[in-house]
Amino acid sequence: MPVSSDDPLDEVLRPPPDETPEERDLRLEREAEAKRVSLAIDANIRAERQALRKKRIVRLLLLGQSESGKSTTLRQFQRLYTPTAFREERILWRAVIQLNIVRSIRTILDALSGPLPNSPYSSPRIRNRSLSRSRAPPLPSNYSPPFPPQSHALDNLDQMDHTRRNGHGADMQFSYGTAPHYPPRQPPRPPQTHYPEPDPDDDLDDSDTEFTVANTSYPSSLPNFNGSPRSNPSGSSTTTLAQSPLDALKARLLPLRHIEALLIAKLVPPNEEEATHLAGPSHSHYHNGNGNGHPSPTESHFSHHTLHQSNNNHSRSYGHQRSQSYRNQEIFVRPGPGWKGGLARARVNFPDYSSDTTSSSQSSSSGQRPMSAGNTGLETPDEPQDVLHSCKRDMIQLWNDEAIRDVLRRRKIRLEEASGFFLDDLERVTSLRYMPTDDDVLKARLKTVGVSEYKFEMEVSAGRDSGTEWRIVDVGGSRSQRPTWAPFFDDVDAIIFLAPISGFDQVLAEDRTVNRLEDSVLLWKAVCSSKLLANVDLVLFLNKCDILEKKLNSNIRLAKYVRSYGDRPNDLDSVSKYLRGKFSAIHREYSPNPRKFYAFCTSVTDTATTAGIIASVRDMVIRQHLKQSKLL
Ligand SMILES: Nc1nc2c(ncn2[C@@H]2O[C@H](COP(=O)(O)OP(=O)(O)OP(=O)(O)O)[C@@H](O)[C@H]2O)c(=O)[nH]1
Ligand SMILES: [Mg+2]
Repeated sequence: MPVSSDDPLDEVLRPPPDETPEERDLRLEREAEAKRVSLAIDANIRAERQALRKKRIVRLLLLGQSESGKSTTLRQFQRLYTPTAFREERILWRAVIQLNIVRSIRTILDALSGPLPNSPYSSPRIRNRSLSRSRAPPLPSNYSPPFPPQSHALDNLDQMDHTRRNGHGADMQFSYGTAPHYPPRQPPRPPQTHYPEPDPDDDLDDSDTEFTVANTSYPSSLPNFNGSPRSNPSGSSTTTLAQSPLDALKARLLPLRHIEALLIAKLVPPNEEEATHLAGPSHSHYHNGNGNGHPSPTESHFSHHTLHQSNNNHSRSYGHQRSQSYRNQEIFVRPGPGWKGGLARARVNFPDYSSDTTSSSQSSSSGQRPMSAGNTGLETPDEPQDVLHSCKRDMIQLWNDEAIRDVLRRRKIRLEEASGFFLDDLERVTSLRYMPTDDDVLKARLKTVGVSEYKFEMEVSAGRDSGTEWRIVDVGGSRSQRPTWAPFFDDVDAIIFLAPISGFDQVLAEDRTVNRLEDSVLLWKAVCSSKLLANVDLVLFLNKCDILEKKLNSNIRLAKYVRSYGDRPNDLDSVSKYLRGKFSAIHREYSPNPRKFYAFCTSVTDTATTAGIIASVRDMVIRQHLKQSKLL
């Protein structure tokens, strides 16, 4: 008698009433098999759940001002713990390095087109004559007006009352108005990273005029350029200028403008156009449509996907148009694999440059011939590299010319210390078969905008670390980016805070009234006192110690910028100890709860020293993570 049930499934599953004994045996056999499969699936699910429970997820957050070295530190982690992926991606960095080179050359050329601050030729009379068709002289890349006694480093971090404490605890006193390396006080200017403001007259056609102006502005500063005197028999400042070696060189370097446009089109997809019009400090970097100008955590987290889907098929004329808007901006991408994805999809086989005799020993640090090149597929196989290769001699000549170096010195432009500096490696990096080395990738500069989380498992077995998933959050460090940090403070095991202490004599690119070191100090105070981060361990990298050492050795004195340093010795050891003490004191004074704190003096571009430091950080983070998990 059938058992009645409310479950309609019973009806379906009930054996047929006229089932024969054979059919019954078959059915029972099938049911037994189904049960066996089901049990196996259950066992698998249980095993997977257990494995997931065992898997550690460690979250590390990289914080610090722009150009402090956050993305470089992330690249060091990738180089050390996912070396295969890191190596495979090296070729993709070539476009970034090409752009870094082109922009360094442009910085030099721009520096030549205007009167020097202390030049006898910059008197009003001569300036009027020689600059009649020129723009205002560009500011050097490290132009720093005197610092006002306030800072804006604390914007929007955890809504804390930072100013209440400002000036206490660390008791570092910064000097204002006495910066000996910079031009006299000027009103704050719009953000300007490395290049002068765009000039509406600026196009390829007037470039010769610019150089004519440069020549007349520096009749004595470039006397031996290219081995030829720059004066002319008639004494006229303009008649023979079109023939001058500098003009000729500039003309030969014009193709660099074209490849700058190509590279921008390659690196920054069209859908970033709106987001990268950074004309003013209040202009949003985002186009998120939520009306507040900032990305929601989800949007910023996944922002790289937009880039990933970018279409690199830009026409050249479009590239040129776009380059005008980027001309005076630092080029950036959102973090994540997006821009790399765009380049990687367009990889082509490397052409056989058998005629290139310069590159065989330099093509790669691993000595291997590169397999592919980042390429949009529109130009001939890597047109930018072809152009750089053909301009190599001229770029080397420009960079090595003593008179031009003198102009850069007088303008206080220290390209060697700037981000993305490759001019000392032109012979190697302009080779047709150039493959970026690990060091090159670490030295390349590409500004980060947005926040992204990089997940990886250590490829290199690191003992007890195997099975750990690392999640490293890299953020954009410029002031407009800082409001996007807070949503990523949750669930963090440790923070690496980077303070580039070499910046004691520099100002922020985004606000030239703020000293870089002071900004780092105030940001550090904000991070230390954040209630959201009260239980997160802090690792401090006092970074760019290599640049700091060079500065101190060239007699740039910390005490001129940090009055409280007094008459202590102006050497790396004393300066780094002093600053480390100050940062530690801030940590002690401002942390809401006691916690672990580690400080390192670092040069994160240096692979040898950084490897050990990162291994210590890894061990420390894992230890803490284990301790926390046991407590929970
Ligand atoms: N010489 C030297 N250069 C460094 C050091 N650390 C970083 N750099 C360089 O400084 C530049 C800026 O570093 P990034 O890692 O891009 O800086 P960031 O903090 O990510 O900057 P944003 O993305 O703007 O927030 C890069 O060209 C790096 O190669 C260092 O210790 N020494
Ligand atoms: Mg970055």
